[in-house]
Amino acid sequence: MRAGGLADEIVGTARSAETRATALEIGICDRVYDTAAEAVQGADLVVLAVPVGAMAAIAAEIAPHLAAGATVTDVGSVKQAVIAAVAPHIPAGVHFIPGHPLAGTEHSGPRSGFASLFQNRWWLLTPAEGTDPAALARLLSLLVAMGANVDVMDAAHHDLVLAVTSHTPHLIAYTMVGVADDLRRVTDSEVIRYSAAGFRDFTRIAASDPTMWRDVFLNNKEATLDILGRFTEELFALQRAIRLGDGEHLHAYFTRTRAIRRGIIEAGQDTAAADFGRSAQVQAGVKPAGVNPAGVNPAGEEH
Ligand SMILES: NC(=O)c1ccc[n+]([C@@H]2O[C@H](COP(=O)([O-])OP(=O)(O)OC[C@H]3O[C@@H](n4cnc5c(N)ncnc54)[C@H](O)[C@@H]3O)[C@@H](O)[C@H]2O)c1
Ligand SMILES: O=C(O)C(=O)C[C@]1(C(=O)O)C=C[C@@H](O)C=C1
Repeated sequence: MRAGGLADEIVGTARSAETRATALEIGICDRVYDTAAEAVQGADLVVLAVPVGAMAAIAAEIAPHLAAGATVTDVGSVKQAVIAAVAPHIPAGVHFIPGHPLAGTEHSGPRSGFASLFQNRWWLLTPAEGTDPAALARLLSLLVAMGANVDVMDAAHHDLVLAVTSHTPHLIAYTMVGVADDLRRVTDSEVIRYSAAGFRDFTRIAASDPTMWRDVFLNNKEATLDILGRFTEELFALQRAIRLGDGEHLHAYFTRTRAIRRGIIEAGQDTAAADFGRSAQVQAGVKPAGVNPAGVNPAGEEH
């Protein structure tokens, strides 16, 4: 938003004085406040960017201080639980439009943001029926101006799609790295020394924020358990094929999955969410000038 000149003023808050000072120092906020209650006063748009499990408390804190006509959105990775936590606190005359950018890294904190983070990435919105169309259009055009492709969908559908494309894969990465760590004790660090690219990718994902991901799994329980159940069934089928020497089964399975990967690349997608049907889609048409002036990642971190 800063790089595209999309907001007159950006005001922030965070729990620690260090985070607030960093936000000012690197110029992502014009002003910072010690509390969320102070930060939201007079704001046209309020973006809740805390772990899913912290959304309810923040919503309760800011509710009495929201300006009439303001829009509240969030970036939580789960939507039904966030709606249940936040919506009851939103006063009449304030628009609540839940959202989820499908963009991020394993890094946390203000230095991990970078201006091109949302460019050509999906940003899903899950507004309730009856949401003010003008408020929805306003938020949507802001996200498009930030370079995102916006899609509007039902919250339950979102949670199922993300259980497939993001939540269960993270759980599998966490597990695989845990297994390798157990093994490392036996093999005296060979697993780390000889880790190939596939395992390194798992370790990047498994380095993601523990609080964020604890909250994702606790708040998207049903969909994650559903997909995890299907995953273990398929895993057992592959395990059986290996035990029986059923090369045909393995080859057919890997051929099918290779076609899925190629399909994603041909469609130019970074995420597979779009394959699950959508009720509305707006391709990013506006590319704000001057985006990402400092390079892809000002923190110079791997992402
Ligand atoms: N990192 C990603 O890849 C990614 C992508 C899309 C959406 N999200 C979602 O965005 C949200 C924020 O994640 P992030 O990656 O920006 O994390 P972050 O760690 O960079 O920022 C989270 C902020 O919330 C604060 N916070 C944590 N617990 C709190 C509490 N109990 N009360 C008040 N503040 C609290 C932290 O101090 C921090 O300032 C999460 O809901 C996450 O699910 C993350
Ligand atoms: O690349 C990564 O580090 C991510 O995992 C980002 C990722 C994802 O699964 O795609 C993680 C969680 C979000 O809610 C959205 C994006």
